[in-house]
Amino acid sequence: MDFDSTLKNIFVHENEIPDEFRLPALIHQREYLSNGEMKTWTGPVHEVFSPVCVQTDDGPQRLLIGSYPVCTAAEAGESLDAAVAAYDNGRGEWPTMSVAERIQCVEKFTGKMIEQKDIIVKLIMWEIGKSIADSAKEFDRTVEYIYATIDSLKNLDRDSSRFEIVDGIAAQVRRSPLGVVLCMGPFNYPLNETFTTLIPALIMGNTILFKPPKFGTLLHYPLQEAFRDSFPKGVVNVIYGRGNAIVPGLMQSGKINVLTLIGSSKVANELKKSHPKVNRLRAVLGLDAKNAAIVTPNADISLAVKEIITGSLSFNGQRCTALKIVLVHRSIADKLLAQLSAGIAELKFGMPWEKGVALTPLPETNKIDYLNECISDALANGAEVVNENGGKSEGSFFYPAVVYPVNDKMKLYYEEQFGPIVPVVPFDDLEETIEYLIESTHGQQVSIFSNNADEVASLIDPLVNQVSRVNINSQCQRGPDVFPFTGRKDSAEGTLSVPDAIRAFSIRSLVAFKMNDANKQLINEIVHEDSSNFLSTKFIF
Ligand SMILES: O=C[C@H](O)COP(=O)(O)O
Repeated sequence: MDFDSTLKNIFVHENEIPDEFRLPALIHQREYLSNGEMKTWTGPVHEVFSPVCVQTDDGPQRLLIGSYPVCTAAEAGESLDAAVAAYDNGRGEWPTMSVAERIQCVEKFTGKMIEQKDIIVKLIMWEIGKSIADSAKEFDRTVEYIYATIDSLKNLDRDSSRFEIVDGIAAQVRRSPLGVVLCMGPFNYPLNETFTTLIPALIMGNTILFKPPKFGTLLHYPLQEAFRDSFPKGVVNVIYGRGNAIVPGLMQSGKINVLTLIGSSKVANELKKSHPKVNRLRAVLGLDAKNAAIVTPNADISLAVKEIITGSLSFNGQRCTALKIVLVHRSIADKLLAQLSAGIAELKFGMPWEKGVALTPLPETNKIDYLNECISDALANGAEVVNENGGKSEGSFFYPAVVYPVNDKMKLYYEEQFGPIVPVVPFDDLEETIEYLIESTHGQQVSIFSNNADEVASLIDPLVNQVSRVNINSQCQRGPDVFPFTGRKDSAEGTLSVPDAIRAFSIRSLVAFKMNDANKQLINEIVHEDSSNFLSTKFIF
């Protein structure tokens, strides 16, 4: 069968979906968690269609998998008030609870979450088209992240809760919560990236208003009861609806203390500006990125190609850490392009439940139009699609395109395509690559491919001052999750990683006793005899 007919037949008929990967039923979700109660929604709903299309007489059609409430600003406001009341200006049960007790609640929640693994993994696959293997990995990584956060907090707290006497002051450093956190994750890691902010925010004693992403919403439904049953009333509230209809009002209320969003810098800036006391708002943001691969003549080209293919096309390029542009020395461009094209031709494409599948359908309904627009713009400015079949599409599926030579007149030079296009730019002098990074509005990561130590060394220092991670002879990536994950310029605000997220959602505050006679007596009563710790305080394990 030729490629075009393979592409035409990429989608299956509904009765051909293997039973083990089907959802048990359509997920018509009507409840949202607010103030410790599951409230039933009777208003309008949003129908959720999978990026997986099924063959019909009218061609491939996205499969309906469920629906969720389109709550309004009123319900969102009530849920926000529940989070505000649960925080109670820092006097609430949750923000004053000991860290050890909070950890127990999070462990209880995680146990309940693990019981729901099967349905959550399937929903990740059906809602965003991520392969079943990667959906399971996302789930497992999230659970590991939660346990790593707990461990990290125990260590951090043991250190920071020590009772120290300096210059006649006996002091204990605490990590105190910040207030109400509005938490919004992205569609590409709807579980993992949401929880890498929500869990640290929660465990540090903040209260949460959580709005799931536009795609990857239903998978949070099975977790609502776990939230309700694991945390005091109002500590976690989950609201569903259209972000642009409900979120601006939440920000304008001035009741949000921390905005955490993994998404676009445009949306983040607008939301921040709409907060009446923006100087009091903390923002923890993971935003746009345009990570570049720099391939020099001293690179191992086969290794570079392998890394560039997974780096730019894993989950169809829909990762904030994806390589989104390749800068290659002109002398090796042809070789790189040939190997890239050959490597892409080896990638298996198909349905997300298929074993070994690398390329799957795209969830965003307007994405293929945008990708085509990027390609047309590049062609109009003198580039070509150099790989066979690059840019062909069917229904919600888009076959990766390698575009060359890309230049600064093209969208693909600047814009984060967030999809399966690999723009390749030739350069003559390494200095041009540094210039690219300096001029970019993005500053997340870069990958250098070279085996020449002097060359690599000469790039590291200027580049690490432009981006927040320089990868040598490997693709860009977030993990391991203990490493700091952030970005410069428009790419991020605040740092996420297991230990950094704990810091991001708390403030270091001090309890200080001047060592006068009155306090010496007081301290004797507070401090445990056989320890240097304030055992009577709630921060001790
Ligand atoms: O989309 C951004 C993710 O945090 C990327 O994580 P990853 O590099 O592990 O795929």
